[in-house]
Amino acid sequence: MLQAAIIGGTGYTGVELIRLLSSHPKVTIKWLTSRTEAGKPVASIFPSLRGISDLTYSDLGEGTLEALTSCDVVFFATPHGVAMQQAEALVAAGVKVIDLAADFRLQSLQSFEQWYKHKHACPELLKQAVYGLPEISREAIKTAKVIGNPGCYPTTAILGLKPIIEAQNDKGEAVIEPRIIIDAKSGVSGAGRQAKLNLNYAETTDNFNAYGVTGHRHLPEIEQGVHELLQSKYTHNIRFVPHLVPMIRGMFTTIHLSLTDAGCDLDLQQIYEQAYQNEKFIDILPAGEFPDTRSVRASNRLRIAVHQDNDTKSATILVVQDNLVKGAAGQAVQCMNVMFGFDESLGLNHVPVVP
Ligand SMILES: NC(=O)C1=CN([C@@H]2O[C@H](COP(=O)(O)OP(=O)(O)OC[C@H]3O[C@@H](n4cnc5c(N)ncnc54)[C@H](OP(=O)(O)O)[C@@H]3O)[C@@H](O)[C@H]2O)C=CC1
Ligand SMILES: CC(=O)N[C@@H](CCC(=O)OP(=O)(O)O)C(=O)O
Repeated sequence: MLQAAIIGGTGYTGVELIRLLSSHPKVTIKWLTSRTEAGKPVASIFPSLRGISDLTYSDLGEGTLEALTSCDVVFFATPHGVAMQQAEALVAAGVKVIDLAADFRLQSLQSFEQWYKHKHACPELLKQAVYGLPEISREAIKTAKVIGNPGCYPTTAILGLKPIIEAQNDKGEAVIEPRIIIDAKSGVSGAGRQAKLNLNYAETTDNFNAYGVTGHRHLPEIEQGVHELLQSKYTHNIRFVPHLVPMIRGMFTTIHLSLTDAGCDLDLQQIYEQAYQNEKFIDILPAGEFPDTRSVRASNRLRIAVHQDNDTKSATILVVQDNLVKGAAGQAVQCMNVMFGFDESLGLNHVPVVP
C-alpha cells in the first residue's frame, strides 16, 4: 500500500482528500495534519467520516520532515506558500509532492511572485514541477516529482478551450477571433473553510456577486495553459471574470468565443466529442443540451456542452465541475494515480449526488 500524508486535513479540500482516499484500494493515509485540531479524531470534527476513518489529527511540529519522509506521497491542502517550504527536502528524500495550492502552478517565477506576493522558496524545484492536468500533461505527470495541482477556475477554462484550440493548430489558420471571454461562477466552498465576513450565510445566501474583475490570480494560470496549447502560434486576449454564487459546491464556466469563417466551417460538437473520447472524466453532452452543476456534484467528472451558432459566428462552451473534486482533491488523486501507474479512476468512481 502507498503511504500518504495530507497536510491541512481540516480544510475543505483536505477533508475531500480523506473522503476520496478512504475508498482508494492502494493508498493508506499515514499522517493527517492540523495545527488547530491536533490530537482530535477526524470523525469528531467531520461526523460524515465516523466509521470510515479512525485517523487522528497530528501537529507534526519539529518532527514534520521525519514523519513525511516515511511516506510515498504528500498532499498539501494548505494555503499558498506552505508546500514550497518543505517540497525540496521531501523530493530529495524521494517523496512525491502534490500541492493543491499555487506554489508550483505558474512556470514563471516572476509571475508567481507578482500575483501571489510570496518570494518563492525553491525556484529550482519550480522549474521541474509539472502542471497537474492529466488530460493535458499525462506523460509529464507520470515521471513528475512535484505537481502543481491546477486552480479550480483554470481547470474548467483550459479543458473547455483545449479542443477548439487544437483544432485551430491542426487547421493551420485562426478559427477563433483573438478575444476569449471566460465568465465563471463558483460555489462558496471554493473560498475555503476559514471564517470570513463576505462568506457568512447572510452575505452569500440569496446573493450573487462578481469579484476579481480587474485581475484574478487565476488569469495568469489560464493564460499559461492556453498559450501552451496554442504552441505560441497565436496571441489571445483573455478576459476572466469570476463570480460567487449561493451554492456550496460546484462551478459553472461559460466561455464566449467569436468564430472566424474557418471556424464556422468546423463541426465543433464532433471535434469536442473526438478530443475527449478516451477521457474517463470528461463528458461531452449531446448537441443542444445544457450542463448543470448538480450533475457533477461530489464526482470527478467535468461536463461540457458546445453551442455553435454560425449566424452570429459564435461558439459558447459551457463547462461544469465540482470545485472540490475535479477542481481540487479529485484532480490531485487522479494525478497521484498517474504518477504511481495506477488505473486513473481508482478512488474516483463516485456517482454524482442528486439532489
Ligand atoms: N476550495 C477549493 O475549491 C479549492 C481550493 N484550492 C486550494 O487548495 C488549498 C486548500 O484549500 P481549502 O481546503 O479550500 O482551504 P481551507 O482554508 O479550507 O483549509 C486550509 C487547511 O490548511 C491548514 N493550514 C493553514 N495554514 C497552514 C500552515 N501554515 N501550515 C500547515 N497547515 C496550514 C488548515 O489547518 P489548521 O489551521 O487546522 O492547521 C486547513 O486544514 C488552498 O491553497 C486553495 O487555494 C484549489 C482548488 C479549489
Ligand atoms: C469562490 C472563491 O473564492 N474561489 C477562490 C478560488 C479557489 C481556488 O481554486 O483557488 P486557489 O488558486 O486559491 O488554489 C478564489 O477566487 O480565490
